Amino acid sequence: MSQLFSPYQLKDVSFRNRIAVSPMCQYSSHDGHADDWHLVHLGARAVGGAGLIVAEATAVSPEGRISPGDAGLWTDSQIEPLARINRFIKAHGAVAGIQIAHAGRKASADLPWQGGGHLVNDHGGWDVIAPSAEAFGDNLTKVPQALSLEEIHQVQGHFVAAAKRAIEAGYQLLELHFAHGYLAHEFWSPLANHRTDQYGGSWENRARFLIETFDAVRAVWPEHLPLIARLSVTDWLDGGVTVDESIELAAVLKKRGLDLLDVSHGFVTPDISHVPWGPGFMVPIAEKIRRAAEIPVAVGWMITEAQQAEAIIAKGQADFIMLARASLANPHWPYVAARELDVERPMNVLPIQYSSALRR
Ligand SMILES: NC(=O)C1=CN(Cc2ccccc2)CCC1
Repeated sequence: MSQLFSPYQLKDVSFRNRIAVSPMCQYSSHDGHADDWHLVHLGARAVGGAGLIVAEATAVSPEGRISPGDAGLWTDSQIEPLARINRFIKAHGAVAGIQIAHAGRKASADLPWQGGGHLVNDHGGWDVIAPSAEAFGDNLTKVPQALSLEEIHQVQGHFVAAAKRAIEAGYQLLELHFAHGYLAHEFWSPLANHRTDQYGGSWENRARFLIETFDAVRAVWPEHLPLIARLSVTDWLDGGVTVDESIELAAVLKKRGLDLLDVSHGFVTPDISHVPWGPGFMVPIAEKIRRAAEIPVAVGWMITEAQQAEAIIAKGQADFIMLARASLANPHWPYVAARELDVERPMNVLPIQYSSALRR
């Protein structure tokens, strides 16, 4: 009996399997508004049989976007285009999730297929903000303005407002983006956070923005719906975030109502030379956090094969698989995996329009 295709429940939300489509930036929104691209992109993956579809990093303010093409939930007009997509996702048996984010010093960047470098202000760019006035580096050279205490609280308010709009849009799961060198990770990592006030230095101070933001969102996000976070649990570099301090943070957030930790890594500096790239390289770390913090985890990164994913769930290394590039390559990855894992009537992973034909 496949564990990958076993159902799962978080709070009042039931998932038909352990396959999640990872939030993946499409850089295709219009002033933060979704359009047909997002309906087809996300809808196709719900049709393909995933249990959870997490919509891309969605900015809590215009200046919190990575690029001008990023999705947004900073204004009410952005709600209905997403609600329409969510009605489709739910109608096809998947859970609709969304990741809300602020890009920090990595904001104001060009589209990746245009090079991804910082945009100067009179060419579509804007001033960027961060915990400390230090640039990311590489092609993101803009020096951010260090946030004042008042501005920190304003940004936290934007996360709360976006969470409320996500409820209106019909999302059943909300993910806070605490990873990949964006604003929250910039507070969390000693490699980016050189503040000398209560938001910098010690573990408690570096975790403060994340815990305060989590608490503020938890207070408005419905108790019966899962609230999760994607965290860069290691920076791979001396002086950076360590797995052990991430286990501590996971335990603290669990006590405060975190329902699952989406385990990720890196990207707070341009140096990725120490990343141990390879199939499922994050799985042992996710397992360690799952057991030490006693919290459900999702894990991604170079997970592409059905048997590989099945083993991760069956061995209790993680509770969800986050598919990213594998899902871009094939929206029907769950159907192909069901066949490879000898799931009974695998075509039933797909909607009746397809399964009735495939059954012949
Ligand atoms: N919004 C995010 O969290 C993003 C994460 N990325 C990580 C990544 C780095 C390298 C290769 C693939 C993905 C790419 C850009 C957008």
